[in-house]
Amino acid sequence: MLEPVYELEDVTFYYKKGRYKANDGISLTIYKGEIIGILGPNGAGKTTLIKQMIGHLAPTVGSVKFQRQEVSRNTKDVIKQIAYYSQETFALSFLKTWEAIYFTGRLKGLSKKEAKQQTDNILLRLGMKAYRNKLVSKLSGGQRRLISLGTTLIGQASVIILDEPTNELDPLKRKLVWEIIRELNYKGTTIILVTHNILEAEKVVHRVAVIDNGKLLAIDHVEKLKRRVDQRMRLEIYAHEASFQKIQDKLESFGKVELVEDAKLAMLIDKHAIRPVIDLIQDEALNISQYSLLPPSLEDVYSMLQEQQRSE
Ligand SMILES: Nc1ncnc2c1ncn2[C@@H]1O[C@H](COP(=O)(O)OP(=O)(O)OP(=O)(O)O)[C@@H](O)[C@H]1O
Repeated sequence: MLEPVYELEDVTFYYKKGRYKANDGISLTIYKGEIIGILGPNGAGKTTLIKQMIGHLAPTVGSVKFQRQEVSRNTKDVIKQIAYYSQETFALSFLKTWEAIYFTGRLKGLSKKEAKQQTDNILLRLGMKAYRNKLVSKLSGGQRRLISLGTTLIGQASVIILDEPTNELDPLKRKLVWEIIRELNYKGTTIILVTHNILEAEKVVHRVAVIDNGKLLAIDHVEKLKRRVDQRMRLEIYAHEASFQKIQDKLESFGKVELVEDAKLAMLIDKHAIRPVIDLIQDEALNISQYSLLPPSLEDVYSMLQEQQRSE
C-alpha cells in the first residue's frame, strides 16, 4: 500500500495582498519512499509551493498536509521531520565546515557523539574531508553548496526537500550529488526535488510534477509521461549558427525547432514525417554537420506540456 507523506488539496497562494496568484489550485499526493521531481520554468511557482510544504507560507486557499497534519497549524512539529535544502545564501559562513554541519546536527537534537559521527561521514561522502577546518566563507561557491547540502543531510530526516541541489556544481560533483540522492532513497528517504536540470533528473526521479504559471500541468511516472509523445521522435541537428534561421524556416511546417545548445537545434517530429524531414535536411546549403534521431526525452514531454498550455 502506498503511504501518503504529503497531501496537497487545491493549494492556491496569492502574493502582494491578493493581487498575484503564484499557485493556482494545485492538488497532489507525495508517497513515502519515492523521488518526485517538481519541474517548471523560472517563476512557475515551485518555491512558493515548497514554502507552503515546510510551513514558511500558509496557503491562501486549500490545504497542505504532512502525514495527515495541516502544516500551517503544526509547523513546529512538521519541520522537525523534514530537511530542506534551499537556494538561499548559506547563513553559516562564519563557521568552519565541520562546525556548520555539526552544530546543525546538535540543533536538530543529535547527541554530541552522534553529531560528530554523522559530520565525519558526511564530510567524507561529500569529498570535503580535507576542508573540514576551513571557514565556509573561504570556500568556492560550489564547495559552499556542498556544505549546505551536508547540513541538510545531518539528522537523517525521513523526508528531504532539495531545491536545485546541483546548481553551481561541476559535472563530477553533480554526479556525486545524484548518487547521494539515490543512496538516500534506497535507504527509504522520501525525496522531493525541484530542478531545472531535467536531463540529469530524468535518470533519478520516479514521478514528475510539471508546474507552469502556478498550475499543475501533469503528474505521473516518467515512463508514462514519455508515452504521451511516443508517436514522435526527437531530431537533433548540429549546424553552423548562420544556418539556424534557414533550417527553422524549412522545417517549420513539421513542428517547433528549438535552439537547445550553442550549435544544436532540436525538434519533435511525428514518426510518419521522418522521411520527408530527413530528405529536407540533406540540402547542402543548410550546412548541417550532423544529425541524430532519438527517442523522446522528459524534456520533450515538458516542452509539449508547456506548448499545450500556452495554446489553450
Ligand atoms: N515575495 C514575493 N512577493 C511577490 N511575488 C513573489 C514573491 N516571491 C515570488 N513571487 C512571484 O511568484 C511567482 C512564483 O515564484 P516562485 O519563486 O515560486 O517561482 P519558481 O518556480 O520557484 O521560480 P525559480 O525557478 O526562478 O526559482 C513569480 O512570478 C514571482 O515573481
